[in-house]
Amino acid sequence: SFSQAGTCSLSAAADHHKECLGSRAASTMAHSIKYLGQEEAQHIDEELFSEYGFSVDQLMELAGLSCATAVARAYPVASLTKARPTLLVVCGPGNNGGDGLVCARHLKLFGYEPTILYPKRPNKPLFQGLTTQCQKMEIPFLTEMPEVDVIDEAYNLVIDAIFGFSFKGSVREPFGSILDVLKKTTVPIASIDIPSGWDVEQGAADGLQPDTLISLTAPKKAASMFRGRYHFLGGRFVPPSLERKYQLNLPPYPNTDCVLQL
Ligand SMILES: NC(=O)C1=CN([C@@H]2O[C@H](COP(=O)(O)OP(=O)(O)OC[C@H]3O[C@@H](n4cnc5c(N)ncnc54)[C@H](OP(=O)(O)O)[C@@H]3O)[C@@H](O)[C@H]2O)[C@@H](O)CC1
Ligand SMILES: [K+]
Repeated sequence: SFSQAGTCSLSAAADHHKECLGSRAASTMAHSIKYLGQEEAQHIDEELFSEYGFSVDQLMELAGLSCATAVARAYPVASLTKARPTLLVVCGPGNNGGDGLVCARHLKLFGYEPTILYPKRPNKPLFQGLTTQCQKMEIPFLTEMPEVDVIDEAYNLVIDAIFGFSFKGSVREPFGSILDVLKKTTVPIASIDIPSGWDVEQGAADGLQPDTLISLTAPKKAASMFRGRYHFLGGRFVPPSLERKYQLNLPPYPNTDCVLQL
């Protein structure tokens, strides 16, 4: 395990990356996991709440914890190059944004220093509660999106929690300008569920190119266009009968892990 203060050498980072690749190759060979269409993803979402009795809060908490765990695995605190383990979490107006708030809270507990940008907030108790939790964790909230060079200088990483599988059409403000800045940053981007701005099934050739994608529940069709270094599966809460019904063919999660690398 890395000491907080220690910085891992390049060779250790290379070993870390090789180790990640190794486990990815192993799990991909074993399974042909299903990539979901947008409607299919929405039906599974609805069924989890209507048939299986889950609440949004529960699944959001498990999803956000998966994302924080995946980020900590791909970008260990000791491997970060800036003076402080800073990262920026950009949250959108829906549940993907909620995942981002949960993820930020867990990353703070894991020793990172998250900052949140949350420009459009639903007027609902769940999101008000998640915001209060982050404030009480002394996680700062920005009032506007920083410029590209500020992001490059101040943060090790950006977490894209803007849009998930309900994204549709052309991006409406303020998220168009926000995505334009993200496309120009040089720091790695980790996208939750879908790279924001991508068509959920077709992807987006001119879109965001994240370094990491954390697919929740099961990958969506857009994920087959993902070309970054790390693709994780998170959201370890699918009941076997639901997995069978939609033939998700999910690879087994190792031990008690809440994420697995695809
Ligand atoms: N199902 C599961 O198992 C779990 C699902 N979870 C998470 O939920 C996510 C899906 O959440 P979701 O349905 O709230 O939609 P999401 O993708 O966050 O965005 C919708 C918002 O964006 C907006 N918007 C849309 N298009 C836009 C545009 N072109 N330009 C601008 N705005 C646009 C739209 O706003 P409106 O159209 O109402 O103005 C709406 O408010 C999923 O990806 C996963 O991360 C986990 O929490 C737990 C497990
Ligand atoms: K996203």
